[in-house]
Amino acid sequence: MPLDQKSVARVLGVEVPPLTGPIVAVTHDSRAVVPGGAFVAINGFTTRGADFVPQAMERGAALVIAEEPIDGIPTAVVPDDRVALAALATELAGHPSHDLTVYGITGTNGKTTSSYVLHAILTAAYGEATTGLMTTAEIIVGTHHEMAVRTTGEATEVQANLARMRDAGLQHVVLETSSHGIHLHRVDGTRYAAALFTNLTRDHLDLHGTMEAYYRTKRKLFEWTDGPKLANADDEWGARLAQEIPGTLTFGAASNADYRIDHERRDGVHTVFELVTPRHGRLKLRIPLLGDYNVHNVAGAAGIALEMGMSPDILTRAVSEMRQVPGRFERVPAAVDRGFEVVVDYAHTDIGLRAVLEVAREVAGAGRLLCVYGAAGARDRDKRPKMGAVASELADVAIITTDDAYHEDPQDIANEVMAGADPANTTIVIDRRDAIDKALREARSGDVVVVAGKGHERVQHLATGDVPFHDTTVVTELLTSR
Ligand SMILES: CC(=O)N[C@H]1[C@@H](OP(=O)(O)OP(=O)(O)OC[C@H]2O[C@@H](n3ccc(=O)[nH]c3=O)[C@H](O)[C@@H]2O)O[C@H](CO)[C@@H](O)[C@@H]1O[C@H](C)C(=O)N[C@@H](C)C(=O)N[C@H](CCC(=O)O)C(=O)O
Ligand SMILES: Nc1ncnc2c1ncn2[C@@H]1O[C@H](COP(=O)(O)OP(=O)(O)OP(=O)(O)O)[C@@H](O)[C@H]1O
Repeated sequence: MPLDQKSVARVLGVEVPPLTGPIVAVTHDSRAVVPGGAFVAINGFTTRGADFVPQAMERGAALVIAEEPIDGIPTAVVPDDRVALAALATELAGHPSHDLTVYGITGTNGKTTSSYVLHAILTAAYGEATTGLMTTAEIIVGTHHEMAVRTTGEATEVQANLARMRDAGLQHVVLETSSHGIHLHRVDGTRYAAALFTNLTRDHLDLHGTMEAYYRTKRKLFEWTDGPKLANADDEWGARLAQEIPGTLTFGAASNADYRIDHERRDGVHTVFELVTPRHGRLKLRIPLLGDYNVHNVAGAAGIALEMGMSPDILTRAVSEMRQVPGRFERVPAAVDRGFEVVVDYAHTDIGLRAVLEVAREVAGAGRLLCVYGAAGARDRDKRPKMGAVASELADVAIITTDDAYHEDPQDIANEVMAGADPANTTIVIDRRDAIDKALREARSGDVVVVAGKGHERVQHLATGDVPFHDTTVVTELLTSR
């Protein structure tokens, strides 16, 4: 809904210069300005939005919003540019979250998987047409699926997607909520009906500085949520969250967990476990996912679903029938005929890598475990040698390759990973396709090859530019071209 000067001033809480007409849209990107729209000039990590004001004006910006006055341009001066962006985006979209039931999922690892599990339960309970999902892998609006660009988009994208979902008649939306999303005000203005915390391990310290600050950022989701809140009792930060935020329940294997995981065992390519619940007794769940971490992901999502009133029978059926999560322990069908397994997985931290390799080790049984992996550039560097150590410890053959290097030299990143690895079982092959090819050539019947790091992603970000790359496709091409 377009906003006049008075409304914009009310939303921003500051004085707004006279406008020639109502504000019809808002963006932080000068390239996306529309005539009659507002441009928020954000002081970024790499550039200053103020530098792009001329471009925004050329494209017809009716109002500039910034933290400092801009020479010669009537500007609404705000205390925080990203807060202003979110406030205006939410108002223009008509506060869509108020017409939806939004389920927020946060944590270092397991957000996407837990989001898919909860989405599967919601779909079984309320129908595909009324449920939506926003994750790292995909945005799902009812029956329509599209690739996602980031976990939690800018506030303008979050609000536009929520509005799109509301207008399409959706009622239930799972919103994967990253710490970047919270810290950079991308989810300000979103009302959450329920919240889930999976775990907290070292990551993104380049943004947050300390684990304490990282934790406090995630905690905000729980501070905002009035409805059911569930945290992982087996994670020290999850246990702390449950103590600090009144009304928070817990899930996990811990004896005091409200939703307790019991009698977990692997059954072929399924996992079977019991969820001891506060009001529905013991639920026997059989899930097409492997690994203790996935039992946690399912237990958390199931706990939230039950707290929100969904039926245990529908839940039990939904999790047993759920489809494969893109790029999470995704088995490549082309490998099966060759007698070995190739698993594509999004693990890109030492914790994630350990989790996936432990499961793969179990699946390999007497076979060998081969792992192709790398660390991303422009991100928390401390995890690089840790990833090297984990891969050497758990895999028989480890090949370090390029992940998204961004502006960094892939060889430098690989050397930092190698610093923690054991050279006896580790080699470096910089080209990702060549590295995967090497692993596939070495694989013998009964082996498991894990290609870790990029999961569902379809592009590799390199200093020389973005190149199309999808691990599952590359593995399939290499195997079928033999
Ligand atoms: C660290 C981080 O989050 N950076 C985000 C931040 O970038 P920045 O502050 O450096 O922006 P900038 O490039 O300096 O530009 C400043 C401003 O100028 C504007 N600009 C720029 C160029 C131009 O021609 N015109 C123009 O107006 C930009 O739109 C921006 O508003 O603001 C940008 C604009 O909003 C975001 O695109 C960018 O996300 C980048 C792409 C990113 O990679 N973010 C990742 C780390 C991220 O957010 N990840 C989390 C998930 C992490 C996880 O859980 O694993 C996520 O939620 O996806
Ligand atoms: N609960 C968990 N605990 C530890 N590791 C996990 C857990 N769930 C998944 N993983 C590992 O982390 C990888 C990423 O999983 P998933 O995409 O579900 O997490 P995420 O939090 O969404 O990550 P991202 O925000 O980077 O997308 C998986 O491929 C798996 O290796």
